[in-house]
Amino acid sequence: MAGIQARFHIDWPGFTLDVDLDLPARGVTALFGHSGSGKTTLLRCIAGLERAPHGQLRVNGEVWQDDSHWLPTHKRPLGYVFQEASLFPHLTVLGNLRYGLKRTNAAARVSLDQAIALLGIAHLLDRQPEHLSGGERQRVSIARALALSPRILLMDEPLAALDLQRKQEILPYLERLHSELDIPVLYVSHAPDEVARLADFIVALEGGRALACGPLGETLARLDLPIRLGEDAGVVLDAVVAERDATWHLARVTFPGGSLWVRDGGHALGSAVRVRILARDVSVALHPVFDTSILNCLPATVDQLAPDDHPALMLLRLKLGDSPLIARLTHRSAAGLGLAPGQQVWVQIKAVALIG
Ligand SMILES: Nc1ncnc2c1ncn2[C@@H]1O[C@H](COP(=O)(O)OP(=O)(O)OP(=O)(O)O)[C@@H](O)[C@H]1O
Repeated sequence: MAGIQARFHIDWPGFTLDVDLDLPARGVTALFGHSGSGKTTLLRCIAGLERAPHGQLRVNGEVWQDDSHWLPTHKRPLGYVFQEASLFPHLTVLGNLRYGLKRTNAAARVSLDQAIALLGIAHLLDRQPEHLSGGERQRVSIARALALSPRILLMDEPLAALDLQRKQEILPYLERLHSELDIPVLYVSHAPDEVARLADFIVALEGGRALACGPLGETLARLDLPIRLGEDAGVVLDAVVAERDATWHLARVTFPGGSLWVRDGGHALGSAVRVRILARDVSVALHPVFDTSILNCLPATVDQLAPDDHPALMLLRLKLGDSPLIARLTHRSAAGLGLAPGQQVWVQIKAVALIG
């Protein structure tokens, strides 16, 4: 069976991990949740650094753990990238990349050269780690993990130790991981913007349990998650750049069910991009409103209503054609408009972030 099947139960005083997950065979799966929700513990179970009694782990059909098997960490073909890059200071970048290569098999899936190209570090090979920026060091760490031809790449908040500028520098390289690697990447993060940008699949953890597990777009559009995401509640849509308006520095992106004007990010026509629309930036009207400063006004259908975490507020899921959208409204507004499932409305979208 392809993909990762992971079932773990650990009881510690004050914390229980209890998960039964079926994760995709490729692409980036974000393990997302607040501090203490169990993200690192789950990653450590997969790496074999934590032993959950009666746990089960299969990676692309291979048993790494069940009642009769236990593959020790050093025998698990995995790459592990930590918050802080831990390079050997006495070796050059190339020396660091080559370290440990002898234990990989000949059928290397990601060769050293590919890893160097993917992370854009060819010009750094002769440098010592102390002469690299934090972002460069982390790119070398990721390349080193990939050079070992892992069957799975585990990344534990690889950007957490970097400042904003370094994060921006490394994100484009991480984006490539979900399009260019054919192994699964498990990516621990508690930053919703990082998850929106990098993940294909998401596991939302809370108190050691998986609150939600599914493809990014549809999982973020569930109404039981936003209540926990607070200000970060919103959807991510996969779109294509259809038109560029040089006069106003705008681009029109299309997605199943409509199109939106966004700030031109310099993408070529036809490029695949992601757009993120936060629930707080969506408002609803019964009629189209075009004499406003808001550029994007689209027809939509009310799908579902749900309470929010403040008694004044509610969440509304809408459909823009086949694509979901979430709006955060007051109960008073919703009652005033008489909103109900199936109703045709117009949505105004105050801000759209182009994230890919
Ligand atoms: N060896 C251990 N023994 C007992 N409790 C532990 C052990 N390791 C971690 N914990 C507890 O398990 C819980 C989950 O920790 P974990 O590090 O997995 O969370 P996390 O979601 O990765 O958090 P963060 O985002 O802060 O890294 C925490 O309450 C932690 O204190």
